[in-house]
Amino acid sequence: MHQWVVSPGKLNLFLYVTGRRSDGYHYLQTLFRLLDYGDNMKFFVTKNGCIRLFNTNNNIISNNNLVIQAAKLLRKFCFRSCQKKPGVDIILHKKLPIGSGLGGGSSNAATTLMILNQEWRCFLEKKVLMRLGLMLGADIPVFINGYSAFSEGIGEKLVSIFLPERWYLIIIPPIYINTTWVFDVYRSAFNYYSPYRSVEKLLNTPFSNDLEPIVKNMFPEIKKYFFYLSNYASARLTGTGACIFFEFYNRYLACQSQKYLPNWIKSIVVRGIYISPVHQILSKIKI
Ligand SMILES: C[C@@](CO)(OP(=O)(O)O)[C@H](O)COP(=O)(O)OP(=O)(O)OC[C@H]1O[C@@H](n2ccc(N)nc2=O)[C@H](O)[C@@H]1O
Ligand SMILES: Nc1ncnc2c1ncn2[C@@H]1O[C@H](COP(=O)(O)OP(=O)(O)O)[C@@H](O)[C@H]1O
Repeated sequence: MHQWVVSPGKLNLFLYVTGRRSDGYHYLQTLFRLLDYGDNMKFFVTKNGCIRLFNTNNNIISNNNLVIQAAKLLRKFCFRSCQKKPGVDIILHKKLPIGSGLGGGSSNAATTLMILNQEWRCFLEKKVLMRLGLMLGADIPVFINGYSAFSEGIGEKLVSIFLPERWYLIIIPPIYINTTWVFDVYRSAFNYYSPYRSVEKLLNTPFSNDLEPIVKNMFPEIKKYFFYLSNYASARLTGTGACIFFEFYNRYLACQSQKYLPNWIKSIVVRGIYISPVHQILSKIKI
């Protein structure tokens, strides 16, 4: 796969925490919207048996990078008993801010599993890849499933949902938020779970994010952003943050609103999509 693949970001259009599993993970009901904006990745299969990551624009290369973990997991699963193991050189050009709630790391891991499943001729079914992905992170299955979706469980129960075309103005505060911290505080300081509701009910209720008040409390800087943005329109946090987004009917309206933002606020305008660009590429390739 010598062409660039877009590893898309996501937004959580709503997110409700409905309980907690015995292993500490929380049950969520969330609406994932995939985005036409993401990181760029390239994959070069090699015969030297090495799994290597080259990062073009920041320093997140390390052995615990989700990209390396995903490649190693797939290889272990498919080539455990083979003497000669395939290798790969992966180039990653990050555009999605890290620890932002846009799901970049999870998306990169999902893209790696999907592309290498094909390039290494593993031919695992999607549901098997999703199970492997879930071993690395709760947000990975939605990217492997490849559609904007309503999700339950910890992220593994997915129902694809076709949503009308919308554009998003995403504000990027310069803050890194660790998902584990947010859930730790949620558990210890906020003894409340949302009631479990049907997807129909949730889609017809004003959307919100249960983690937003926690994140505002933990990060006064985020609270300041919300306070400032309240002059514009109603904004929501995606996932555990730090990004904040507004929804618009078209690109023009999103860009007009972006123009009113002061220079110190970093932002992007992106389109919500139904099918992941990775799936679109894979469906065009004949093996
Ligand atoms: C909550 C979401 C919403 O999309 O937040 P973002 O990270 O995207 O902001 C995600 O499900 C995050 O998914 P992901 O980032 O893959 O999380 P993981 O690596 O699996 O988990 C990191 C940590 O978050 C907590 N965690 C995560 C997901 C979940 N449903 N319950 C949890 O309690 C656990 O403490 C876990 O150890
Ligand atoms: N390829 C990757 N891209 C981004 N983050 C990664 C990657 N691999 C591992 N990580 C780690 O995953 C964590 C979550 O990053 P990210 O997916 O960007 O956040 P979020 O889920 O909030 O959008 C960070 O601690 C980061 O260091």
